[in-house]
Amino acid sequence: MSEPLLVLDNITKNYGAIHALRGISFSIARGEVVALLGDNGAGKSTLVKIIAGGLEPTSGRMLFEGKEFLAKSPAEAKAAGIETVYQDLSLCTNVDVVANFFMGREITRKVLGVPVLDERAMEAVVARALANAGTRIPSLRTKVEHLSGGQRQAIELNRFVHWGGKLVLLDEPFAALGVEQTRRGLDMIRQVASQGIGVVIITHIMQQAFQVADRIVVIRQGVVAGDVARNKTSPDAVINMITGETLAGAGPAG
Ligand SMILES: Nc1ncnc2c1ncn2[C@@H]1O[C@H](COP(=O)(O)OP(=O)(O)OP(=O)(O)O)[C@@H](O)[C@H]1O
Repeated sequence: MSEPLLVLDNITKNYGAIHALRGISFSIARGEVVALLGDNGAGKSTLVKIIAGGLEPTSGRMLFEGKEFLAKSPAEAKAAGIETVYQDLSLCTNVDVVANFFMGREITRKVLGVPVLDERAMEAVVARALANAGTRIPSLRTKVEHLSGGQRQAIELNRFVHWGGKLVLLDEPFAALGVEQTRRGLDMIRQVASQGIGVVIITHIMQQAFQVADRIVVIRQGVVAGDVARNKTSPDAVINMITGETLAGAGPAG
């Protein structure tokens, strides 16, 4: 088996006297979708923030592509290929799709020795990226504020893939989306994973976890209460892991 993309090794996090994470260990393979489930306050967001450089763990190690790595900031995580797509989206709504796609990485050309934005070249890159992913946006010159939540999410994911992202973290990505947009979002996650990218998705909706994930990891009171292949478990068994009810064969695995 190839080396995991990410290994979490005994990660703990205390907020003062609160032990939010009490020794979390599991790994994520390239191209794998892991659904992170757990009750309110179980520690899911804390863990995702630590992975993405937004929070320092109290103790523990992380290996990314085989090397010890703990990002000190979201920018450092992003530079390494780890990025979070949050519920409140990180796009700039007052500029268009192309500008958002390139934000800080614009293509320029020289006119009389002066660098100017090469809008046509950038538009072509975005058009190709979106077409490859099967994402349809009415116009690449539309300001993001006029796009739906689903379209915005699609742009963010496309952008992440285009710039060489390796591990994407999604915290309740469909909370504000309708049924059809959610279905497209789930398809897109599978498509992203099929390119070898690791995906961690936090969701409270069991059906979504079973639709999209290869593996389900349950966090309960800061520990891993279950780590199972999606096709080797059932929603009932996972609910038992979340709540702490015992069920034959539903203990931690892997
Ligand atoms: N900044 C903070 N300061 C103090 N305690 C915190 C802080 N953030 C989270 N906690 C506590 O840490 C524990 C884990 O919280 P976390 O937000 O990670 O859980 P969660 O599983 O993401 O919950 P939810 O599903 O409700 O978002 C909870 O007891 C929470 O109250």
